[in-house]
Order: sequence, then C-alpha cells, then structure tokens
Amino acid sequence: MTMNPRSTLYMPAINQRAMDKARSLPADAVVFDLEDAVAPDAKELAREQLLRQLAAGGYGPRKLVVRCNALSTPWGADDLRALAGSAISTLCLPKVESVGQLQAVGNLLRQCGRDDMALWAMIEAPAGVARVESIATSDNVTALLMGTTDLAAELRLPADPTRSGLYYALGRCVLAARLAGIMALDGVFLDITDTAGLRAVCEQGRALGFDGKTLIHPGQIAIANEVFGPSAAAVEHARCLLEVWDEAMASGKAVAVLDGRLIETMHVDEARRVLDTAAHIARLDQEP
Ligand SMILES: CC(C)(COP(=O)(O)OP(=O)(O)OC[C@H]1O[C@@H](n2cnc3c(N)ncnc32)[C@H](O)[C@@H]1OP(=O)(O)O)[C@@H](O)C(=O)NCCC(=O)NCCSC(=O)C[C@H](O)C(=O)O
Ligand SMILES: [Mg+2]
Repeated sequence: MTMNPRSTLYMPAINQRAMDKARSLPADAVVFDLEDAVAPDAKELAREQLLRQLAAGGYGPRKLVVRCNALSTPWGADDLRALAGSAISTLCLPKVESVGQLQAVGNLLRQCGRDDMALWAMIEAPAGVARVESIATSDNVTALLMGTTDLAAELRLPADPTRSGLYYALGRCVLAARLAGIMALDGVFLDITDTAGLRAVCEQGRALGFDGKTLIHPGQIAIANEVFGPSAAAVEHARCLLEVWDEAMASGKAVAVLDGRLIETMHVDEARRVLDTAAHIARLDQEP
C-alpha cells in the first residue's frame, strides 16, 4: 500500500479473536502488539501465536506491522530474530529515544539477513521528542508514531481533552516527519465509548498535520477514515482544479485561476495527491 494509513489499529498479539477479526475490519493498517498489551508471562506465547497468524495471512490490502519489545527488555532481541524470518516488512519500535537504539535494531536485523525492514519509530518519551529530527532521518525509518499515553505520563500532564500540554511535542514531531519526508501518525484515544471525543481529537490531529490516527478498537476506525480521508467536496475540488489547470496549460497559458483564486503548482500536486488517495480508497472499499 502506498497511501498513508488513515486508520492504524493496534491489537494485542495474544488476542487471537482480535487478530482474526482484523482480517475483515476497514483499517488501513494493523499493528500486532507484542509490547505493552502483552503481559510479561505471555510474551513468548504471543510471539508464537503471531508468527502463525502472519503465516496464515488473509489480511488483503491492509498494511501489517508488528510492535516489538524494546531491545533493552528480555524479549526484544528474540522478537527481532523471529520477525526477521517472517514476511513482515515493517516493525514498530516503542519508546525510541535515540538514533543509537535504531542502529542497534538495524544491526541485529542485518545479522539475520534483513536490511529491508522499514521501521516505525514511536515517540513517547521526552528524549524522543528532543531528538526527533535525527530519529526521523535515521536509516529505514518511514513513520513517526506518537505514543501520547506514555508521553503525557512522562511529562506529568493533567488529564485534558484539549491535549494542550502535548501541542509542542505533536507539532515538533509533524515538522520532523515533514522535513524527513516520512509519515506522522497521531496517538491513541483511550475512551472507546466516546465517539464525539474521538472525532474532536482526530480533527485536531488532522489540523496539526498528522496523516492518520492510531486506534485501539474497531469502533474507532470509521471516524478516523472519515476525518483523515479526503471529503467528497475535496475530491470534487481537486478534479475541477486539475481540469482548469490542464486546459490552461494546453492553451499555452502560464497561469490558471479557479473560483477567482490563482492556482499554483503546489495546489496541482496536492490535487493529484487527493485524487490518488481517493482512487486508492475506492480500491480498498472493493476488497474484502
Ligand atoms: C480495549 C479492549 C480491551 C476492549 O476489548 P473488548 O472488551 O473485547 O471490546 P469489545 O467487546 O467492544 O470488542 C468487540 C469485538 O471487537 C474485537 N476487538 C476489540 N478490540 C479489537 C482490536 N483492537 N482489534 C481487533 N479486534 C478487536 C473483539 O475481539 C470483539 O470481537 P467479536 O467478539 O468477534 O465481535 C480492546 O479493544 C483492546 O485490547 N484494544 C487494543 C489495546 C492495545 O493494543 N493496546 C496497545 C496499543 S496502544 C498503546 O500502547 C499506547 C501507546 O504506546 C502510548 O503510549 O500512547
Ligand atoms: Mg506507549
């Protein structure tokens, strides 16, 4: 999948029912979690179960990602060795605080014959925020994921639905992702019953520049897909803009105007991106 995922659903790799259900859920990406959603005494079992699940497949066009335990834990190295031998092409690394951590992961994967593994780096500690620009440009990193639950705790932020205490970190991570040309995915919303709250926080994330939202429950997928996907009006506008632009270029004009506004090349690029995304979503909708 080349499109940035609007919705990325985490599930505990110990939860067989959830992993099975994900084959039919409309999430653009799925993260099988071996880290915080799996208790220490269930880590090995979860890893074995996950490897069987990956081998069985059946996830269609969904992007598959595994969140491993950190290398500093007793399970991290075994997770990496096991996944290096699987068909998975992207690993999510929790609590990334330095380029050194990423290099250690890259070295171990290379020893296992994998130098092609894409890495999604989770920013969820103050040190990760402070070094996010170098993390974002580190080898094989293709996305930054906000770990807003851990980060809010580390920053000792009071509970606040507006997330005002996180603005600096969220904005800095989006900026770092844009500078590096990689994706930025916003953190999870923990109240699975509060759909209005989820929508508000998705809209806030989109306004801050995030490409999509990470999620914890199937009931959250539709809202993220809607907020982070192009609206029907945006698709229509993109179509009109490209029509007007193509006509102007074909008749030898150097400028084009739509609804009284000058069109510039970055608007054309954005319109093409919107139409590509809409076409990709239409293809996803047709698949099971
Ligand atoms: C939060 C949950 C524990 C709730 O689970 P449950 O009580 O089973 O919910 P429901 O009964 O409403 O479930 C209905 C059906 O949906 C399936 N289900 C539930 N959650 C998922 C899921 N995440 N993916 C796929 N399928 C799911 C149930 O199995 C039911 O199926 P069925 O019976 O067949 O109809 C649970 O949602 C959950 O565990 N969520 C994920 C938690 C997780 O992965 N956490 C770790 C990642 S988030 C994080 O770590 C934060 C980050 O690091 C940070 O610091 O911010
Ligand atoms: Mg976390």
